[in-house]
Parts: sequence; C-alpha cells; structure tokens
Amino acid sequence: MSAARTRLIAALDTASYDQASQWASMLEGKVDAIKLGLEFTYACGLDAVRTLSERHALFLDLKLHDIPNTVAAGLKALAPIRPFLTTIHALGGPEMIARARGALEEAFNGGPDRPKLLAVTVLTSMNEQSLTEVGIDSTPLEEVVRLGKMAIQAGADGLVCSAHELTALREELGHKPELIVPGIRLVGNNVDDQKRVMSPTQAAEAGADWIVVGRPITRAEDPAAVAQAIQDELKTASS
Ligand SMILES: O=c1ccn([C@@H]2O[C@H](COP(=O)(O)O)[C@@H](O)[C@H]2O)c(=O)[nH]1
Repeated sequence: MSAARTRLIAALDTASYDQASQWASMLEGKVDAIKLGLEFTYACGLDAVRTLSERHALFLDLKLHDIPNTVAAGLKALAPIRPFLTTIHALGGPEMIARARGALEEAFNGGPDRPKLLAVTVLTSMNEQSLTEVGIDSTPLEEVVRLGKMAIQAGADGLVCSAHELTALREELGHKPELIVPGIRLVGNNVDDQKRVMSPTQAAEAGADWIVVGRPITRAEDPAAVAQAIQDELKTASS
C-alpha cells in the first residue's frame, strides 16, 4: 500500500477551448487537477491557458528541451501563468535542469508557491525497442533510473515516468521527489500509442504521487463517471 493518497490529473488534450473548458467544468470535484499540453497551447494560445489556470489547478506540460539559456528564459516567460507543475526533458542534461530550476526560483523570488519542476525521463510511449531505435542500449527501467537520479541531483523537484519504474525510483531516491505517472489504462482500453502502461490501482500501490489520465476519461461517454471510478480505485488502493 502507498503512504499518501495518489491524486488524479486529467489530461485535456484538444485543440478546442470550448471542449477543454467543458471537460474542466464537468470534471470539477472529480479530478485533483487538469493538464494542458502542446495541442491545447499551440492551438488556443497562452491566454487561453491562463484563463483555465485561473479556475483550475494546472499542470502545464510543455516538455521544454533546448539549450539552458532558452529553457530558462522560456520558463520565466511562462511563470505568470502560475501552473503548480511544469515539465522539461531530462535529456536536456544537468546544466539545462539547473538553469530551469534557477529561473523558476528567480521568477517566484524563492517563494514556496513556485511551480514544481518535473523532468520527463523516458516517454511512456517508448519501450526497449524504441530506445534501441534512437541509439540507447538500455532497458526503459535502467534509463529512467539513470536519468531520474541525474535530474533530481540537478534540481528537478520530481519526475515523469511510467508506473513500471516507481519501485526502483523510490528505492534510489526515497519519497521526496514527486513522481507523476501517465500511461494509465483501465482494463480493456490499452490499444494506442502508450507502451508502458498500468492501471490506477497498480500505479497507486507502486507509489505514484499523481497519475495522469487523458483519453480513458476524455473519450468516455461519461467522463465524470470514469474520473469518479478512478478516484474510488485510488482511495481503495491507499486505504
Ligand atoms: O511520458 C509521458 C509524458 C507525458 N505524457 C502525457 O500524458 C498524457 C497521457 O494521455 P493519455 O490520453 O492518457 O495517453 C498526454 O497528454 C501525454 O502528452 C505521456 O503520456 N507520457
């Protein structure tokens, strides 16, 4: 059983402001936060992101990956939106991660309300074969642990990983880093681009702080009912 309750983030991946806003309203009280990513931000713009962030706890998932100066400047520019979580790619390396953390500290004057910086380790859509295809000769587990240790040492507050790596990451890094887990699938609906998947219960029992669920909620006939069912599962797993 996990120590604290695992919380639920709904990924609102859409190019329509009205659709995202409707989902966010219908999921209010059923999810702990919403996540907006590349599709919504590129299609609707940062003003639309800001508007939703004024009404809902926001994880802004733009997965920045560039030279350290550019990533730091990008995060500074995003700071007024005040997400509580935001992402960079761990593969950007320790200097990029340290500069990113420094930029957030500076933008919030070192205060406690700054967004937590998450390093994306190995995308949950990748498996061992996908890693080989990009020239990485390790298993996803080895690569996630390697990148995760480096990223936390460099200043990340937490990691994005799959549920398969949670136990190993907790053994290496303890309970302090926030571990955020997408690639969550409910029984019978895992035929898509996600490769390293697990159920909400499995992720909660392995120690996820947050799970991120997109299509299983947004493509459901009744998104609020699915979100409630996931919350019930999480509550049982942590009781
Ligand atoms: O490794 C990663 C990092 C981020 N994501 C994001 O999470 C959601 C998952 O959505 P589903 O529809 O439940 O697959 C999506 O916004 C991804 O960009 C991820 O899946 N894996």
